[in-house]
Amino acid sequence: MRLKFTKMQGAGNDFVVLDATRMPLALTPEQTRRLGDRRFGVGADQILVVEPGGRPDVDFRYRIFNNTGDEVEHCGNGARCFVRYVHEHGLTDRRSVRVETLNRLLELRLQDDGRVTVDMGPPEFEAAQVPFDAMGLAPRTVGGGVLWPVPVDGATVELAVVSMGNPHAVQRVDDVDTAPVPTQGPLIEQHPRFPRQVNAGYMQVLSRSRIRLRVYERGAGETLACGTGACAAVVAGIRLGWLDARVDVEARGGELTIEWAGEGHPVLMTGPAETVFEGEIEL
Ligand SMILES: N[C@@H](CCC[C@H](N)C(=O)O)C(=O)O
Repeated sequence: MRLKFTKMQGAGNDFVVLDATRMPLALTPEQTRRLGDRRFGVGADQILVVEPGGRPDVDFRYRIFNNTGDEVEHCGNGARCFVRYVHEHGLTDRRSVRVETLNRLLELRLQDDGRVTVDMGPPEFEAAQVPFDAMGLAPRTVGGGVLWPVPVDGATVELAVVSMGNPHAVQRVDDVDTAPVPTQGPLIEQHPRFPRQVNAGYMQVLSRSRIRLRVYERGAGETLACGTGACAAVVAGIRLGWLDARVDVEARGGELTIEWAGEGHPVLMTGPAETVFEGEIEL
């Protein structure tokens, strides 16, 4: 099968985007892995598939696969690339689109400056919703949030657990540059307390409105930015009393702005999205 694709990136988190609006596309996990492979394929953190909306109140359906081949619920940087893609490919001329993912409805808006704002929906903090097995652990209450003491590799790491539709475990560190992201990240990602695995975030608080963040992503390893990870870190920091309602997040590949008005409100994420190149691959 010969497949046309678009390579995109949002703050350095990179994607292969495929159009399945005209013809259904059923990729095997092996084909998905090949597209994501940086040596034997195109190379990407995630593969995004654009499909027609399955109901009258949504414009499109958008499916997300980690480069390991597994389908996942949500991808913030991908959502921004998605809206730019549907515009650039003439699939819509609306600047605001409604999109259905595996478990959420998202509203995306292309701004005049070319950045994209995504209504990411509300965060969830209930352990069972993340999902996180909190059995037998005594959480520490800080501000209006909690930190869970989780044993990792002989040490205890205090984690804020958050679902943005996908699972996140965020810890505060003094300096992201020296944080043990490549060594401890995979241990948290695969920790038995997270039955569906987890994205492991490392947040350095620079001020009440600015953080630095690295994320070891579930099913992709450390990426240059993680949109849902940025949302999870900021809402955790707001609940724990460390951050204000609007925060700029410095990731290694770019900057995102996250806003959250508190419990019951959706998280808004604004950031860049760009096409890198178009191509075709024989799968
Ligand atoms: N890069 C993404 C998140 C992609 C999915 C994640 N790895 C997961 O498995 O949940 C983002 O920008 O949010």
